[in-house]
Amino acid sequence: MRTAAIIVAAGRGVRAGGPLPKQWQTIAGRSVAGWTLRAFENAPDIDEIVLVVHEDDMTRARSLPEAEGVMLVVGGADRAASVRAGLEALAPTPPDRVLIHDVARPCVRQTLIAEVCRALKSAPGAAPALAVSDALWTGTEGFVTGAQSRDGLFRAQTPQGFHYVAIRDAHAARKTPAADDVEIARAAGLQVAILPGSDDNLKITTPGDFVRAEKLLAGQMDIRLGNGFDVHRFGAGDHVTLCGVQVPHDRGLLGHSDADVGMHAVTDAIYGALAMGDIGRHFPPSDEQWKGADSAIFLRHAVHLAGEHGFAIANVDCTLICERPKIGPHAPTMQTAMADLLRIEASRVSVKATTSEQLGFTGREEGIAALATATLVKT
Ligand SMILES: Nc1ccn([C@@H]2O[C@H](COP(=O)(O)OP(=O)(O)OP(=O)(O)O)[C@@H](O)[C@H]2O)c(=O)n1
Ligand SMILES: C[C@](O)(CO)[C@H](O)COP(=O)(O)O
Repeated sequence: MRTAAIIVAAGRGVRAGGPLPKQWQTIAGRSVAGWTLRAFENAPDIDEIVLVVHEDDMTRARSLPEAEGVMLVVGGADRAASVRAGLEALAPTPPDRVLIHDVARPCVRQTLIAEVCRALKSAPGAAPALAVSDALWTGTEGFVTGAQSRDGLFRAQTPQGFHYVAIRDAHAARKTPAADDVEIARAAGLQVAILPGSDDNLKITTPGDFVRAEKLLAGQMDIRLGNGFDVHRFGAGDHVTLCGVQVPHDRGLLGHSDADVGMHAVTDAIYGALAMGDIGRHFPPSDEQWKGADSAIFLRHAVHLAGEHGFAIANVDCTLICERPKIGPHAPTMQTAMADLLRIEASRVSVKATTSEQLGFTGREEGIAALATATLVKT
């Protein structure tokens, strides 16, 4: 049983407004199209995905990170024409079943996709819908002119699932416009099962819908927070290296590497957010090759690991704790140096300092301590 998903995204999003068609606008850190694709990519029942886009949007679609491995197809003048383009693109290796979904419904849940697939085992078509719960009126010129029974009325949603050959033939036979694929399937004589839809599976249609969708999707964001703490003891020397910057001082910091206590704390914060140990695990102090090493090697490794696991570094905050040297004059240079290594804008990096009021080992100027936090977001 092979199941394909066709995501129609060739509309212009006129009613939603904004600088770009709604599917390319960002909500909760990801484009609307990205969220929708991700839902289907994570669905175990879906074997392949076709994204139908407007010809003007092809370049944008190609650069979408979530579109990797997705077949891109140019859509048509209306929704039905776009669906047909998607169905035709699947024709050379026809799947058994196909789920057709609006890109503008990015909050679709895995469970709903699974339920549509399951229902197709016993029906040629199945789609989610919500029974109308409000009273229905007719009206003209701002006044109610009558009431209408809500019995047996449903608000249609997507994904709408069908046996592939049946819906392909139904679309090929259709000559008049249709609101959705269920209408086209029914006109061709297919039986379509109604499945319970979800209020959360809203279609972004007007500007206010972005706010609701953003609230729902923010809950699906994978955000990780990590902390790091490090201490290095003072010894002989004429400078200390802190957050990648050499600061003149009447002593140096002792350590197996270059003893950049700030960079170590930030590195550990990233490892911590990934739940992947600490510097000692990745660069054991017992290993001679790291003696006197530039700590940038450690930080670059943590940054690479984050990227490899699909995380972007959202921000980093590092506090250096010492009486001397004074950090303030060097903090902007440290911020830039760290931002370069972290490959993020400087505005996402904070380097600050505090004394410990001459208390404890930092107060007695026996060493420098640093603590850091890092926020990582799954992209
Ligand atoms: N020629 C079209 C028109 C619509 N759609 C898609 O069909 C879905 C439902 O359409 P709608 O919400 O009406 O989107 P738009 O047509 O973009 O919106 P508007 O009518 O406000 O311009 C959307 O995912 C839209 O991208 C499509 O693929 N091809
Ligand atoms: C298919 C659909 O999402 C069902 O509710 C809807 O008909 C498509 O949106 P449109 O606004 O009617 O184009």
